Amino acid sequence: MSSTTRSGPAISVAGLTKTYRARDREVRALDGVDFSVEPGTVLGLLGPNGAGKSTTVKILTTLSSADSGTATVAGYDVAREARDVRHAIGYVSQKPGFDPIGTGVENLVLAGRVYGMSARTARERAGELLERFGLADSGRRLARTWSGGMQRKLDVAMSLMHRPQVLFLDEPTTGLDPEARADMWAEIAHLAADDGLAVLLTTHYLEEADHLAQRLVIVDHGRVVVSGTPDALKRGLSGDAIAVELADCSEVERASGVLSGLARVRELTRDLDTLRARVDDGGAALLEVMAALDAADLRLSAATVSRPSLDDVYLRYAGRTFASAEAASVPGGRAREEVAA
Ligand SMILES: Nc1ncnc2c1ncn2[C@@H]1O[C@H](COP(=O)(O)OP(=O)(O)OP(=O)(O)O)[C@@H](O)[C@H]1O
Repeated sequence: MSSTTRSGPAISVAGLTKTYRARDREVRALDGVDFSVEPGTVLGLLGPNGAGKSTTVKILTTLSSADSGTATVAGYDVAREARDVRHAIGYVSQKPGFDPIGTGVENLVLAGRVYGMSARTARERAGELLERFGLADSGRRLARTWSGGMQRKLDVAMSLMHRPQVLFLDEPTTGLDPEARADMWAEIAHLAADDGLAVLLTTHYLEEADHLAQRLVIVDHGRVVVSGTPDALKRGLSGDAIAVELADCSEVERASGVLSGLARVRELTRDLDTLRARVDDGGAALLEVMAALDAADLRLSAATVSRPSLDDVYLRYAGRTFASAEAASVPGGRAREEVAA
């Protein structure tokens, strides 16, 4: 059922741009995006709301077209060979794709028939996938009676009916409880490692990207701000991260002045009532920081020291924490603030 395999990366993207034009305004959704995904690996496309993730996925799944740049999926050009691309990919969108008043089997068979499978082959494949995802006992029940985690697995199973080589998962675990999320993580890892699929995963969850992706591409404002393996990105940040939260938000400016005078404090940034910095020997540095703030009569409500996390990577390259980027992108969200060291 799957299309012929062409050699090279499963996904290759170079210089993609896209501007949405409404009557009164223009939005530059993609501003020159480049990355590639190898077969058998998961690539995490990470960024806050409005960063350009869905636009990238829409172009790669042939649902939209780029203004400029090139992209191939499974070796096929998304603009010139859209039909071949569609047969080579599975796509699970943010919104549920199954019919709630169909059974699991009916949903799967219909998905297979859409891809031109015979009724018999589709039924066989549906049975295989229900087994594979641990859904066989519920296959004859209406999908609306399934749990959220089971419904999400049904969406993924439907996207796999025609044995695609490349799978696009747009925020696959949003809204799932922790147990269903862990279960879905195991399935996604299995699809890449054991079945050899290339998986492009968009996510808002840093820990999801850290857990699943062999490579990360962090986008913000339509540009790639950094890419690499999660470990390499974290290793690239030397030293520990310290964060101090002030009891009195109006004292942040003064506290920032105190900390920027300390020799071992680097890359000082301010995010609402919290000051963050990179330091060598985090434990000793935190004591020094707390002593300096105490001497200036500045009170803290919390203080932490930690090894670099993906949030620190994000802060370094996007200039703000992931949480504040998310908050800034929703109406009424709290805007970011920064202080240079
Ligand atoms: N059809 C459209 N018309 C106009 N602007 C759009 C359209 N689709 C997206 N945009 C804008 O393009 C930018 C990128 O949007 P996109 O949906 O790609 O981001 P995203 O990273 O997927 O965000 P989310 O996580 O919220 O899905 C945003 O500013 C968005 O408002």
